[in-house]
Amino acid sequence: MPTIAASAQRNLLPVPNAGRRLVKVCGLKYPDNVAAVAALGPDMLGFIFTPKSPRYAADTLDAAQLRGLRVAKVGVFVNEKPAVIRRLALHFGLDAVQLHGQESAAECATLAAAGLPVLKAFGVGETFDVRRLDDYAPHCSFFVFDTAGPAAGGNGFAFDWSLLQAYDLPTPYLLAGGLGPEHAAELRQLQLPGLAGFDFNSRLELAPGLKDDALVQRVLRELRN
Ligand SMILES: O=C(O)c1ccccc1NCC(=O)[C@H](O)[C@H](O)COP(=O)(O)O
Repeated sequence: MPTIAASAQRNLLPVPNAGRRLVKVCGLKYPDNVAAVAALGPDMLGFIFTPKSPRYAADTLDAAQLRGLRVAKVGVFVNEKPAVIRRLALHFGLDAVQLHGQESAAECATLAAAGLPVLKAFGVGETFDVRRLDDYAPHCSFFVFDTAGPAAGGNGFAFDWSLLQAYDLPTPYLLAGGLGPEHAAELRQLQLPGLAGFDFNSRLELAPGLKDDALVQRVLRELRN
């Protein structure tokens, strides 16, 4: 069986590019839909591995298909055991993991040192304390700033993005939380310190875990043209 470090040698996780915002489409669970969305050329696809989510994908995804995809594959976990994360990362050929619970900076460091790049997600409510992130920054490839809400993720509504004007760390981040096609024009113009791209999920769906490929295509076209 390959080690995580060996599989990371061909890691597809994109590097931030000041001239082009990255797009992650998160929460896919059906192989046909994965193929259709991957063909549209997003920078990252996200797969949810927390059983409480309606987008839980471990039982429906095709591991051989995922391992063959030329797009960065991000597994999303919530307070999961490191051994389970490593096993699923190898099985599905994940390029990175997104930790979407209360994981510590030490847990991020351990996974990153094992060859699994980490995206650490934080829920943003009415305030944003950037100093809370200081210990995480050296160990994370990206942060994900998502709207704090009743569910761990996929809540479908936005937070006040201007809170991120206070961001002053070197780690790039993806903006998440209720982003949809109606935001594309605004997102295209959005200037925030550290902003590397956008994470789309429930606002591009026909049903939980099933993306509307026409909406994905529209968002990609409007953000990139
Ligand atoms: O999408 C889920 O069901 C989910 C459940 C538990 C943890 C994380 C989850 N999603 C992770 C994401 O990165 C979403 O894209 C992010 O929460 C934004 O979702 P949305 O508000 O629906 O745009």
